[in-house]
Amino acid sequence: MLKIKDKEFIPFLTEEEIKRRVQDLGRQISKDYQGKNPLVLGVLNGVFMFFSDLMKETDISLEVSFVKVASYESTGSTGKVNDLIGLVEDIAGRHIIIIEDIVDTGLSMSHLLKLVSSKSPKSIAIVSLLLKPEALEQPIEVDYVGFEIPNKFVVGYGLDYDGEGRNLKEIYQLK
Ligand SMILES: O=P(O)(O)OC[C@H]1O[C@H](OP(=O)(O)OP(=O)(O)O)[C@H](O)[C@@H]1O
Ligand SMILES: Nc1nc2[nH]cnc2c(=O)[nH]1
Repeated sequence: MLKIKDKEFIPFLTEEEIKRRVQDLGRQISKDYQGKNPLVLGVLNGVFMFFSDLMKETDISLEVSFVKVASYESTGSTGKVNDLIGLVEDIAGRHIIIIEDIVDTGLSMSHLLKLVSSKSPKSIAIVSLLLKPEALEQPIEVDYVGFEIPNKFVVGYGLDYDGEGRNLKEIYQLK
C-alpha cells in the first residue's frame, strides 16, 4: 500500500512488467520506422520517464522534441487543455510519433492531433503507455498501446497525484 497526501494506492504494474512492455514497443517502433527518421514528440510532464526508457529501446535514427499541455488537476480532467509549451519545430513532411504516458478521456490527444495535423506532417502515429478504453470521450486511435487499463486513477512512472509520485518505478492504482 502507498499513501500520497490524502489518498491510498495499491500496486498495479511492476517495474519488470513495464520494462518488458517498453522493450516490445521500442522494437516494434524501430521496425516500423527504419529509414524514416521520425520526429518523436513527447507530451510533458507525465511522459518523461516512459519517453526516456522507450527511446533507449529504439535503434534507428530519429529526432526528439517536446510539447507541454495540461488538462488534469488532482484526480480528474478539467475538461479543457492548456498549451504550456507549443510546437516549435517545422514538422511539414515529417513522420511524427506522439508519445504520451496515458490517454484517458482523449481530450489532450485530440487537442494535440489538431495542432500537429494542421502543420502538414507526412504521417502521425500515437504511442501511449496506458489507455483507458472505458474513459475515452473522443474517437482516438492509439497505434501503439502499452497497457489497456480500467477506468481508475493511477500514479507512478511519470504520472502524478497532485504533483507527487512521478518518481515511482512502478504504477499504482487508487484503492
Ligand atoms: O486523455 P486525457 O483525459 O486528456 O488525460 C491524459 C492527459 O493527462 C495527463 O496529463 P496532465 O494534464 O495531468 O499533465 P501532466 O502530464 O503535466 O501531469 C497525461 O499526461 C495526458 O497528457
Ligand atoms: N496521474 C494520472 N494522470 C492522469 N491523467 C489522465 N488520467 C490520469 C490518471 O489516471 N492518473
